[in-house]
Amino acid sequence: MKILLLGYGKMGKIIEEIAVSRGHQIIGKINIDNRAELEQIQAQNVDVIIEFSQPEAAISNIRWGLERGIPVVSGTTGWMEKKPEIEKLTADKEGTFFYASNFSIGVNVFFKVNQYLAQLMDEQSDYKVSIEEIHHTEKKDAPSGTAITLAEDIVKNIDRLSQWELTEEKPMPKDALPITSKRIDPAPGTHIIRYQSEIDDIEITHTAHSRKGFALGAVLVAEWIKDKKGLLTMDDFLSFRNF
Ligand SMILES: NC(=O)C1=CN([C@@H]2O[C@H](COP(=O)(O)OP(=O)(O)OC[C@H]3O[C@@H](n4cnc5c(N)ncnc54)[C@H](O)[C@@H]3O)[C@@H](O)[C@H]2O)C=CC1
Ligand SMILES: O=C(O)C1=N[C@H](C(=O)O)C[C@H](O)C1
Repeated sequence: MKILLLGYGKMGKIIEEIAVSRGHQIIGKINIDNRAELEQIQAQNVDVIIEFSQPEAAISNIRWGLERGIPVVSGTTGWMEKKPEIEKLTADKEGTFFYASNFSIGVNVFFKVNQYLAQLMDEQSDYKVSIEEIHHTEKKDAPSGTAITLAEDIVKNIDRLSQWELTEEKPMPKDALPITSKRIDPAPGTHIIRYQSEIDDIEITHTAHSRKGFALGAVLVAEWIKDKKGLLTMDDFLSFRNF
């Protein structure tokens, strides 16, 4: 497969390594300082774009691919308020767009455990729920995209909560799920869900030991998505049963 990398930072480099080891060809590595090279890329020479850049760049990168009929796999976080624009463009162009806040298989299993635990805890109002995420200090967005996915699933399943809020020493509304973001090197990504009561605590944690799981997930999705159309997610890719 011929892959164009939009964003060639920490993730782009590991994706390249894994893609090449699986027999794929990288036909371009685009960063903020060599974006002009995109002009030389012929759309017919690209099977799929893998996009891991930064929040301000994601929209124009994804647009570039969809407007040329190239399937786009994106993992960039921190731009979700603009996602409807990309969903519309995908529909208008009858294109292919795959987004995941986290491509690791382990985290996607963790998402399911989180949903199930939240359903069980809906009626247990003595427990206070909170999320903590820990990432390296170069991370640009907070909370992490993964923490937002976890929080949205908790809020959806627990009636006493109706929103999530970053804990920044401000008073927390009663119906808000607090998220604490910590930036500590070299943490590739840790997410902790806590239910705490006077009697006991329940805690579930996912700890990434490296970026390999995120990068491998993105390459596997790129292989899978090649002949598919529309808006696709990790649930489509993993075919999880509904709990
Ligand atoms: N969904 C997932 O599983 C994962 C998502 N991420 C997300 O992926 C993104 C990238 O993460 P890292 O590689 O760690 O960041 P990084 O900072 O190491 O790399 C980002 C790269 O994007 C490039 N870039 C900036 N503007 C650009 C533009 N207009 N066009 C093309 N490239 C541009 C920069 O030059 C930089 O090299 C972040 O949003 C991060 O949160 C990271 C890991 C896993
Ligand atoms: O920026 C990162 O590094 C990561 N970003 C993603 C996120 O925001 O959830 C996924 C992973 O946790 C690593």
